[in-house]
Amino acid sequence: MTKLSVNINKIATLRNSRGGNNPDLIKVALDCERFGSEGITVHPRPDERHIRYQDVFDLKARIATEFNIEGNCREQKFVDLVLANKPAQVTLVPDAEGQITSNHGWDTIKHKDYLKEMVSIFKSAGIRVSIFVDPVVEMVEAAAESGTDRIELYTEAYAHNYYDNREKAILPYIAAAHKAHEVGLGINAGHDLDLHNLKYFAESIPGLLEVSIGHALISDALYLGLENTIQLYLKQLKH
Ligand SMILES: CC(=O)[C@@H](O)[C@H](O)COP(=O)(O)O
Ligand SMILES: NCC(=O)COP(=O)(O)O
Repeated sequence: MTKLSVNINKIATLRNSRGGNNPDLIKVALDCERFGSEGITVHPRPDERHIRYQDVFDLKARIATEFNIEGNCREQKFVDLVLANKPAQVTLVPDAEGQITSNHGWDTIKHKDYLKEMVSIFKSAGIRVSIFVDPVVEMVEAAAESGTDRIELYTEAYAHNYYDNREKAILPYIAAAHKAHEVGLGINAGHDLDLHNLKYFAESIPGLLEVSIGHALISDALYLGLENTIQLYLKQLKH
């Protein structure tokens, strides 16, 4: 069964827009868990425009489900933050400076030695590691050589092409998933997954362990309510 990890970056964006503590990020995380979320994801960025470094400590102290911290391990501050908090999982994302959001996976061939070193640092601290990759068989194959436990398939292209031709859009993800199984990697996925495209993705990718979803889920919650929305997303993952 695929686990749903709710990404709460957007809750922090809303909170920060007024400088106070409304909405309360910790309360929302605990409510997400109460409403059925099987994990909480955050993606602290160096400018702390949404998740602040202190939020990570506060969340770690309170949440009970799997904590997934995503981010750029080239930032020493990020590495220190993850090691100090020891989440269930760290997801390594190759963010460039000033990016609005994540827009590409790692080149695991070019950065193989570097990733090997980073994976070893996090795994030695008892943290499961996932590497964010595009759905490219060669990238999955090289990711395995870094010693990572999992990959997170970057699903923006799938989401973008879903309405045009979903059978075609899913093909690179199926190939990447088969390669991941062959080389012994667990599979996560995320970015732009939503209530429309999630079910077909989850049904098509064998052994999908986790999806992390933020932007669409929080947007849906404005209309449908957080509890109802989380239940609807969970329903898409049951097949
Ligand atoms: C790695 C990934 O796809 C998500 O973590 C995404 O980058 C969310 O980050 P933002 O909320 O800053 O867009
Ligand atoms: N890893 C993907 C994630 O956490 C959320 O991405 P999005 O749903 O905000 O696009």
